[in-house]
Amino acid sequence: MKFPGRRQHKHYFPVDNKNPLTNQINRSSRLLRNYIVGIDQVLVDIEAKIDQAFLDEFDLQRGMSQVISDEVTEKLYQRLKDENLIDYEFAGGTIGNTMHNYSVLADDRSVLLGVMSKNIHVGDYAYRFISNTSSRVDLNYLQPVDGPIGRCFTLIDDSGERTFGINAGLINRLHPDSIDESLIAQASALVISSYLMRTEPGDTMTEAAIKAVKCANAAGVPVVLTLGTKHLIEKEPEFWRQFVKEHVNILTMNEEEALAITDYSDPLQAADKCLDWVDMVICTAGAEGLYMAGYVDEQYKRETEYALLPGFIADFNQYEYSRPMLLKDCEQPLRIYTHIAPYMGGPDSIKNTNGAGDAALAAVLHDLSANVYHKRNVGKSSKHVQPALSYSSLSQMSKYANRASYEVLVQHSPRLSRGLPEREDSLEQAYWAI
Ligand SMILES: Nc1ncnc2c1ncn2[C@@H]1O[C@H](COP(=O)(O)OP(=O)(O)OP(=O)(O)O)[C@@H](O)[C@H]1O
Ligand SMILES: Nc1nc2c(ncn2[C@@H]2O[C@H](CO)[C@@H](O)[C@H]2O)c(=O)[nH]1
Repeated sequence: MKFPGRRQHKHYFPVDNKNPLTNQINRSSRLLRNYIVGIDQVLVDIEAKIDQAFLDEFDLQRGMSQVISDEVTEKLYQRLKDENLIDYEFAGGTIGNTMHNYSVLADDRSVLLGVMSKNIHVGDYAYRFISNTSSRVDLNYLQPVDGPIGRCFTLIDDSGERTFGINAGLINRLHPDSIDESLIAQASALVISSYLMRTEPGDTMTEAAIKAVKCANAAGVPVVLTLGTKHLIEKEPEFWRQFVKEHVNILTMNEEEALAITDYSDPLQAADKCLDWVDMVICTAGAEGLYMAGYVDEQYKRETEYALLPGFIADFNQYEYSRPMLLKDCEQPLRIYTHIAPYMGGPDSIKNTNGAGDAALAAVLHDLSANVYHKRNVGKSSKHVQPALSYSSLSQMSKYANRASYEVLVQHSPRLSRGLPEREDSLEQAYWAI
């Protein structure tokens, strides 16, 4: 496991330190490893540049993810082919991307649950998915199916906004029997998306996801939900509020999804509202950057060294240097918030925003998982007197998340091809402090 966020820290792995008496590395103890699990609809993104007229022609709503029939798929695919509009075909899926990016950032294991075609041929979509996924993502638990995985037409307009058309194939046939309960119970987090509930009669994905969630809840494994697309939430906001309240610890969304679930358009106010239901919130807000919110016990709160920020909650970032905790672990819970503007003011030119939110979540998961890793291996560290959810402060995690998003904005694929640099040439060392 690499160190998360700020990439130099003398305390992270004292287990690797040389013994001062012998000047040798203590090799007697093996490091205990940990992993995270994600469930997804296994999809390949087919990316093309289009305009509004194209979206209108196929009755697609800009910025949304929508399921399309086989008939529309054939017509759409033919049009893209005939006009030579396809730029890339690359592994996708919101949780698939998150697991891949987590594994690249952490240089460590994640497990992806979903379906995979039984018969794979060189060059087909299943082949492409596997070959575009980090070898650190464990695909051994995928359930074989007799047919194709899904295709996600990722249609990018001039502003970089993406619209998704999903041709489902057999992506929703993951069966509850394929959910290994002990795999979930020993994970550092279970990551799911609201897309898993968008199924047709006969599909078993929702049931499988619910089984995994209940298992994680019972084992005290944090459940992380990403809201996916505002459409889904708008249809049944009350269902989602209840679901989140009952089953979810960490909620991640963009400002539109935040509006759909809370009725608040201000991302800070929405994040605050979500704290009524969950332990921690990540709300990305495009060019406005990123907000995070959580809880800390009074005795562990830490004051920021940055200027206090105005907003729906006055001085809302006052305790952003605190490490967030589960609400149940706080004797005197205090709500903490942070905001960060896009890294370096955002890139000069955005290739496309597809997956920027997934990358932010991957960075936060890295920090959470690093905390578990550190606790398992250096349990007596003063770091763990506080039963925190993450290794770093809310403020530090938001910087890291933002940095990871930036990397996705300046490339075409939603998946990182390499980890982040150890040192940022462009930044003062102080940027990463705390
Ligand atoms: N136009 C922009 N300018 C600068 N930074 C941006 C812009 N759009 C996105 N970002 C950065 O990317 C992060 C995530 O963006 P966004 O809110 O678009 O995620 P998202 O809608 O969840 O993405 P996706 O669902 O495709 O993963 C933001 O917090 C910000 O750091
Ligand atoms: N699992 C899943 N991923 C989706 C869906 N629609 C879009 N995405 C993915 O979202 C990613 C960007 O967040 C893209 O790479 C898409 O593959 C969907 O319905 N289900």
